[in-house]
Amino acid sequence: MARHAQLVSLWPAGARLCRSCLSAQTGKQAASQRRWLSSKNDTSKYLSKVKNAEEQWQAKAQRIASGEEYNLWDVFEERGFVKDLAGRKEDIRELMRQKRIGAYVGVDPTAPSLHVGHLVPMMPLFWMYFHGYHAVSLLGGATSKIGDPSGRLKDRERMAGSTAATNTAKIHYQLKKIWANVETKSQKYGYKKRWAWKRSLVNNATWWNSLPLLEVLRRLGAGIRMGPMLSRDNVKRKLTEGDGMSFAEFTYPLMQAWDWWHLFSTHNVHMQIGGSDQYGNIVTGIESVKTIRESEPNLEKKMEEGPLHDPVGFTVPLMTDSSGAKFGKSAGNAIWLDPYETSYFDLYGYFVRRPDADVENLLKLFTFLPLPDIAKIMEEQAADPSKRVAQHKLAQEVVSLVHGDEACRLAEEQHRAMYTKGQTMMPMAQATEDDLAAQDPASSGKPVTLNNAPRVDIQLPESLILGKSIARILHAAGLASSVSEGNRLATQRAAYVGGSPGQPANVNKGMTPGLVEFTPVSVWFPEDTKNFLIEGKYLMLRKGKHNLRIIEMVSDEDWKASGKTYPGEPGKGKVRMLSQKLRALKEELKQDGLAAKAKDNISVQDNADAIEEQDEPVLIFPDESPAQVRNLKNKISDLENARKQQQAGAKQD
Ligand SMILES: Nc1ncnc2c1ncn2[C@@H]1O[C@H](COP(=O)(O)OP(=O)(O)OP(=O)(O)O)[C@@H](O)[C@H]1O
Ligand SMILES: N[C@@H](Cc1ccc(O)cc1)C(=O)O
Repeated sequence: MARHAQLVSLWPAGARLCRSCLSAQTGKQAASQRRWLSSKNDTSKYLSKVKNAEEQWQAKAQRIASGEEYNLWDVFEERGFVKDLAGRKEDIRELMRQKRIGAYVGVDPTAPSLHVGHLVPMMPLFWMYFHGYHAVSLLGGATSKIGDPSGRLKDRERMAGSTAATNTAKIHYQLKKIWANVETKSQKYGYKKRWAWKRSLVNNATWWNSLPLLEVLRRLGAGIRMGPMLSRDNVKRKLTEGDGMSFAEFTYPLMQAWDWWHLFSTHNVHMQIGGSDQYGNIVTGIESVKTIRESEPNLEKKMEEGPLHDPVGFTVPLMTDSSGAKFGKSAGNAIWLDPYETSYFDLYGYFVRRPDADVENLLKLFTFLPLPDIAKIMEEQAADPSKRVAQHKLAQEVVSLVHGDEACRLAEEQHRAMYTKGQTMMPMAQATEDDLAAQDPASSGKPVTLNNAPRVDIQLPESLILGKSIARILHAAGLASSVSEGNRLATQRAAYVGGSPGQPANVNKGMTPGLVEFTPVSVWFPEDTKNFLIEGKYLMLRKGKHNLRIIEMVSDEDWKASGKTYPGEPGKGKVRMLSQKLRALKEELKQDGLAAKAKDNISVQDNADAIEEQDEPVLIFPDESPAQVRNLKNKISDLENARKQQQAGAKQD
């Protein structure tokens, strides 16, 4: 009855409708009513989930207080994650016990890849996720434009906008991939996923691009004193021993602090974690968050203060190389997490080579293995160090965390093959090519996932990017199996291009600085593709969630000189290449007196050439026909076999 009354009250006063309109109208009203009821239902379901999660948290806090359960902070200490504290230990323990806080680690995309050093502050973040806290990884799309001067005496080189954009996109996908593997690890180690588990990947350009300077100066700048800022060790050293400091660099810690404030005030992020070089920035962050909080002019919006409400942080030990230098981009000694920079095999090998004295600590830092399991592994290791049981376990855990289980299996297999007695040594480069090829979804027919996604950064020639249809570019970039498939993707808006969302191609304004944004590709004129180029040079295309290409446009001369080919390249189709090979073979065999055999193949070759003729004007590419390629390959192998037999016969004679 109440529902009926509500429906009636929605009628426009005095409306007169015919019978069919009336029933259609009643249907619409009923649908909107159902939507309203279901959204109300969803809201109450959501609220009851929140309430449940809070009750579970409080029950857990009780169990920690009574000693039935551990406090995650103690795990951090036991595993060696805690270098320096920004806050009192007891306050941090209590905060972690009582509140489902958020924690964050920031990375500036000043290189195209993450490296092994980045995993050190991220591991506690992963642990926090498994234990129900909100884990946030932050990409510094905005901060990377300024560059953190911490621990440096020399200025960083200015990064071009296009480099910032491509680095951001690459690291964004790396972080997504690692987070997906963290999910797998959580299951493996028995952390049962709960509704309240939360992880986020944010980019500080989202707020910095629209943050008024006045707001920062008024709320933060006014409360920060120059004296303490100038007396910070980093600043003093760079001013006196280094090459001076720009105003932008000087304000870097305040930018990082504002990030924290943003996350603190909007997502309850009370904790920041970083490498030990971040200690100064974290301490400045804590003071700044408090300053901004105090400057809130609206009394109703004022946030609470006190040990359970204040920001806290800690730093992790820096991972160094054998000379004691921090592993990182700047020192040029990084072990990269991009498999095209450091192959699965090399990443695996790096951890297998760790000295016996370090391996226990590394197992604690880089794996989720429980401490008793690590102790057992160390016993086995001590019994026969030559087997490097601990190092292999470490390598397996890291490679599977970074690249997934399949990559780990491949790396391990190659490693064992290489070092097992009697096996021939596999060259490094070969191992890299092979393990990536084995994972390639295009050749294996598997769906593209974050772990097997093909190489992100590729090059393509200018004449293609600026002169051909987007369908052809999608095909050339390996995102469409043919040009017609590329056309289908464009017409159905099923592929994406990096650029301002929702803009028509001819007025696209390009990427928002520091952000990874995609908009659906549509069928535009070839001359419109240039509007999507980042700094006139890079084109970002994506199909599905994980299949990304960052295409560097190179001149046609450079392309030619590189000797590379792309799918659908005129005159470079597989059929043409195979036909040429077949023709050459036949010539050779004719001379060798095997003309009859060669003659059998003529029809295939002619047919191939006929199709190849159509290469440019129509949208069918010769190498779209796998049957034809197969056929040609069979013919070639027949002829090659015939030649081998002939050569063998000649030898016997
Ligand atoms: N070798 C390392 N050991 C531990 N933590 C590290 C290491 N390298 C980087 N980190 C931490 O990872 C986070 C992100 O670092 P970021 O990428 O911004 O700089 P970086 O790799 O230190 O680069 P650069 O060498 O250019 O300063 C920071 O908290 C940093 O302290
Ligand atoms: N300053 C950090 C990266 C970072 C950037 C922004 C943040 O909010 C936090 C951390 C570093 O260079 O290592």
